[in-house]
Amino acid sequence: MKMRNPPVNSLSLEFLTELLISLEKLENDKTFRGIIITSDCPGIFSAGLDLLEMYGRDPAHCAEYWKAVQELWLRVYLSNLVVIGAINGISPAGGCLLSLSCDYRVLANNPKYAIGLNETLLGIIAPFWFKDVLVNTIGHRAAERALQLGFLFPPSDALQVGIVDQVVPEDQVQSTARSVMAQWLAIPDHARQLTKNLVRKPTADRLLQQRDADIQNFVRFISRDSIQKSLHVYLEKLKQKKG
Ligand SMILES: CCCCCCCCCCCCC/C=C/C(=O)SCCNC(=O)CCNC(=O)[C@H](O)C(C)(C)COP(=O)(O)OP(=O)(O)OC[C@H]1O[C@@H](n2cnc3c(N)ncnc32)[C@H](O)[C@@H]1OP(=O)(O)O
Repeated sequence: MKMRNPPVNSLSLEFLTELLISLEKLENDKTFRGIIITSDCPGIFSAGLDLLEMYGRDPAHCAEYWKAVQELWLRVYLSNLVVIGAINGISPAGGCLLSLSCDYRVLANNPKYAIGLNETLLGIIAPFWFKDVLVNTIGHRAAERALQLGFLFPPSDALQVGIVDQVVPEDQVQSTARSVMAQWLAIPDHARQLTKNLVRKPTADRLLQQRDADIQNFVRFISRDSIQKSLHVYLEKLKQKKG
C-alpha cells in the first residue's frame, strides 16, 4: 500500500478516509494475508496528522477529524493482516503512530528519516493512546524522555531505542519488507492473529472504552486559544523554512 497524498502525505480527513476504505477492502478480501505500508512521496513517509484539519476549524469538524484518526489507528493496530512498515522517509507524530501500529518496522538508513512523537515541539501533546503504543514499543523510561522532549530519532538512534526493528540501506527497504513478510506469513494465520489480539487488545480497549470522551477532550484541547496560537506559530515556521 503506497501512500500518495503529496506533498508530504499529511493525514487529512480525506486521505484518512481513503486509507480506511482501502484497508477495509483488503481485510475483507480473503486472498490478502498481509500488507506493506510505504510512501510514494520522496523522503517523507508521512508528515503526520494534517495540521490544517486542527487549525482554525470549528468543533464539529475537529470532532469528525479525530473520530477518523481513532478509526484508522484501531484498524491498523488491530488488523488481522500482517502489517509491515517500509518506512522510506521522515515520520513525525501521526506518521510515527502509523509506523508503531505495524507489526514490524523497516527504516531506510538516511539521517533525514527521523521518527518519533514530536508533539511537544508543536506545543501540543500526544494523546494517551499514542503514548501507550510508544511505551509498549520502547519501554516506560525511554518513552517518558522521548515524549517530553519530542525526540525525532535518526535511524541509528531509532534502532538502538527499538522504535524500529531494522535499519537497512535505502534501496533495500522494500525487498527487506518483503522478506520479513514471508517470515511472518509462514506462521498459521489463526495462531498469529489470536496472539496479536492477546497482546494488543488491552491497549486498544483503553481507547474503545472512552472513544467519545477522547473526542471531547481533543476538541476542548485543540480549541483553546493558546493551542491554536502554538499551531499558528508552527505553521508559520514551516512556511518561513521555505524562505
Ligand atoms: C488536559 C489535556 C487533555 C488532552 C486531550 C488530548 C489532546 C490531544 C491533543 C492533540 C493531539 C494531536 C496529535 C498530533 C499529531 C500530529 O501528527 S501533528 C503533525 C506533526 N507533524 C510535523 O511536525 C511535521 C511538520 N512538517 C515538516 O516538518 C516538514 O513539512 C517535512 C515533513 C519534514 C517535509 O519538509 P519539506 O519537504 O521541506 O516540505 P515543507 O515545505 O515543509 O512542506 C510542504 C507543505 O506541506 C505543509 N505541511 C507539512 N507538514 C504538514 C502537516 N503535518 N499538516 C499540514 N500541512 C503540512 C507545509 O506547511 C507546506 O505547505 P505550503 O507552504 O502550503 O506548501
